[in-house]
Amino acid sequence: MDADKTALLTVAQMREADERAIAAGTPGTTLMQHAGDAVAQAIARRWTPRPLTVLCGPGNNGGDGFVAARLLAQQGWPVTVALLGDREALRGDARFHAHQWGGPLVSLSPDAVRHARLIVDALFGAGLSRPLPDVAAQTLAAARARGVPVVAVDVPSGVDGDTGASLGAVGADLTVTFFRKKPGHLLLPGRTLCGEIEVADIGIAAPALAALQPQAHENAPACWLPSLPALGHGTHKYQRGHALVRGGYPTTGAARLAALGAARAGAGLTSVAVPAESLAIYASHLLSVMVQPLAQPADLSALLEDGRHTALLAGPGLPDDPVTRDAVLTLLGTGKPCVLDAGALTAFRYDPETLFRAIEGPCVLTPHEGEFQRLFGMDDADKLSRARRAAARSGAVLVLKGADTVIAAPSGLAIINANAPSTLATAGSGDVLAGLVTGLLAQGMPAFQAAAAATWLHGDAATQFGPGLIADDLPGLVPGALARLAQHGQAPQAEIS
Ligand SMILES: NC(=O)C1=CN([C@@H]2O[C@H](COP(=O)(O)OP(=O)(O)OC[C@H]3O[C@@H](n4cnc5c(N)ncnc54)[C@H](OP(=O)(O)O)[C@@H]3O)[C@@H](O)[C@H]2O)[C@@H](O)CC1
Ligand SMILES: [K+]
Repeated sequence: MDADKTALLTVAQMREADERAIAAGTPGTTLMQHAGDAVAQAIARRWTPRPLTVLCGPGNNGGDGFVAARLLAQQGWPVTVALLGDREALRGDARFHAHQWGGPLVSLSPDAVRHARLIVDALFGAGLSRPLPDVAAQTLAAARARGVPVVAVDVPSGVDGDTGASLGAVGADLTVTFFRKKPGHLLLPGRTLCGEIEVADIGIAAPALAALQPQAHENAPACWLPSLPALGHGTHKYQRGHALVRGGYPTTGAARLAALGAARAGAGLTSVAVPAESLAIYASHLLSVMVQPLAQPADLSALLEDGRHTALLAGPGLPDDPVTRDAVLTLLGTGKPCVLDAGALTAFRYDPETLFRAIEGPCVLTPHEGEFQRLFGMDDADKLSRARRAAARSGAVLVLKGADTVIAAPSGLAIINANAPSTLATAGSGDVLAGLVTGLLAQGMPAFQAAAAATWLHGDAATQFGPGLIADDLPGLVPGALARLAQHGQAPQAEIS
């Protein structure tokens, strides 16, 4: 997969792609024909002919529905179209294809799905501008309640393609979208509502993508594989970097998990700097990871003067107190790549500007939703916008964690991750993630790519393990995830930028 395939288009960019394709000579009716054909083919590949109701809306989404209805009817499917509004009110390409439909046509109502064994939702796609009309919501609810497969055209009607927010959508089993996914296919609740997602080529030329300059991508190795550190034959451990984790006391497990994550991500050396009284605890459970006792917190500065650390992490297991604040400012003061998580973020909840001012070198912040709110405040914007704004405000790469983790750079470039299984919702899994980012930074990987790669490896490792996962398992699963990267083949020439 090349990085172009990972591009996510906003609804406006998709409209522009459509317009460019039309201007370049492909008529809109042809694009619509291809879209409806893709839906019909996706259905015929999965299900045998059965009574089918296609719910069509008043715009081009409905037009796609009319095409799918016609093509499946030609293949012998018993098809009924249920239309919201009047056929004579349709315009443009949708009007053209609606008039090609010669089969049964009824008004949209819950009755229309009563005998259906499969339902196509072509009510609204990218053009939904306000909550669903009542009759549409009621019919979709009746469709879902039938317990038969529902196939959504472009998006389940009611899902916002840019944000994944739902204006009253019901879930689909399959969503067929066109050219490229939109952020709303990956952000929650949109991702869950879409079910399986198939992306169909409808004849928009791929070079059109470059002109659109997509600013969001779906996380995949193609996004960062070229910058993933590779082991050369003569590699010396110091050439693989030295990760340093500031560990706390009495909570010690989090920093140890993070340190193991950094080591498994490939850091040549990993150290934890810990309060002297906790030395025995750390040392009793770490072998290859070195433990550096700090007689007093201020000794961290002297340790850092050693100069050979190449990436620094603070947060896992640290309290949100002044000592943590000082430690964070000390780490940031080195200008070396830093990762800040958990207590290192919350410690600045009453004074975030001090933190943001101190960020000068490469820096990755890895808040979960609660930590994010404490640092950046309440904001009802969608997750992608919030992560971007926070990255721009702080000057750091943001990893806004969750089942739909968003990685955003201060430039606005963003990656949405979709490979995280729900088993990652377990104590300590975020600590391992912070460690993975640190381990990749330690080897010289740029911050944005390191954050995305770590998030992907974390999700892949957990997926391979399956049920029963605990965070302690994760570091040991990283080598398998790294090995699977080899299956992604030759690295492409250019990653996203
Ligand atoms: N772009 C592409 O490359 C291609 C796009 N294709 C397809 O086109 C779809 C986008 O089509 P679209 O722009 O016509 O929007 P769509 O979702 O059908 O709805 C718009 C209509 O609904 C109306 N309306 C809106 N909200 C409403 C409400 N709550 N209640 C009632 N009415 C409401 C709105 O009216 P208005 O807001 O103007 O009053 C307008 O009449 C896209 O998802 C894909 O399936 C493919 O054919 C191939 C190539
Ligand atoms: K739809």
